[in-house]
Amino acid sequence: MTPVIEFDGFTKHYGDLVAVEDLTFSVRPGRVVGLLGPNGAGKSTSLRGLLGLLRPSEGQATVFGVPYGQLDRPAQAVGVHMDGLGFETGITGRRHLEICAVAAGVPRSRVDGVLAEVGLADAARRRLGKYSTGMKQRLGLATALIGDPDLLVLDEPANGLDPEGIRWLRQFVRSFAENGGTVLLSSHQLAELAQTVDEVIVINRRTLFAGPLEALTADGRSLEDSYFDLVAGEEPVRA
Ligand SMILES: Nc1ncnc2c1ncn2[C@@H]1O[C@H](COP(=O)(O)OP(=O)(O)OP(=O)(O)O)[C@@H](O)[C@H]1O
Repeated sequence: MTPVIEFDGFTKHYGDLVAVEDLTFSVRPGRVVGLLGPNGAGKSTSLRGLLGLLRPSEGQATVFGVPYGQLDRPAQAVGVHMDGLGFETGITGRRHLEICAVAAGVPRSRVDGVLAEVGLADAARRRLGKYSTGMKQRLGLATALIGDPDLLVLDEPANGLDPEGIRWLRQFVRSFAENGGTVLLSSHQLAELAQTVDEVIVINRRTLFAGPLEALTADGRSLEDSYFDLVAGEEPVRA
């Protein structure tokens, strides 16, 4: 079976800085996978490489067996929510999603569905400049969902969410996977992640661990304890 995501020797240099080195792991359908690592470990670089936003120096990253740029209908295969993609603050949430629907090649009627899915139906007519951080996170998720994708790639989706929002996000992600979808998400919130993911990838420029959550939480250990053991003594790598 073709993995939903495959990193194979993925390496990215920025000048003499090795941001990511020989990243190798794959993700099967229906799994929720957490991508963890300290600041500067290369999580965003890896996700950007997966989404064709940067070219690897060596190796490759594929989605559904091909580089992202070769997907026939990318928005209907992969939904993306990353910090820094930005919103136009002068338009309403509904307008933003209508524009995304057109760009994704899906009917505008999908907009009401995703607004309801992320709990923003009541805020649909508000301008994005008035949205709270949590509402922007929900809108980012709605944007990712507009094409009804099979894979969600979410960079720090819980940032800025209140406890109710975090619980909602966890339930949303779990139910997305129970319905056959696959989720790759990065996060620094280890306790929350331990309640959400099936598998964990820990990186610090290179892969420190890739496997089931249970392997890191056996014998009553917390994900946090195992994470700190993995990253302890890790040094920045220079080319
Ligand atoms: N465009 C770039 N040019 C040069 N160096 C970069 C560039 N983007 C990232 N880097 C460097 O690559 C390394 C990995 O950065 P990256 O943003 O991928 O890490 P991260 O794990 O996402 O970090 P954080 O948890 O802080 O978001 C860092 O040393 C960063 O300074």
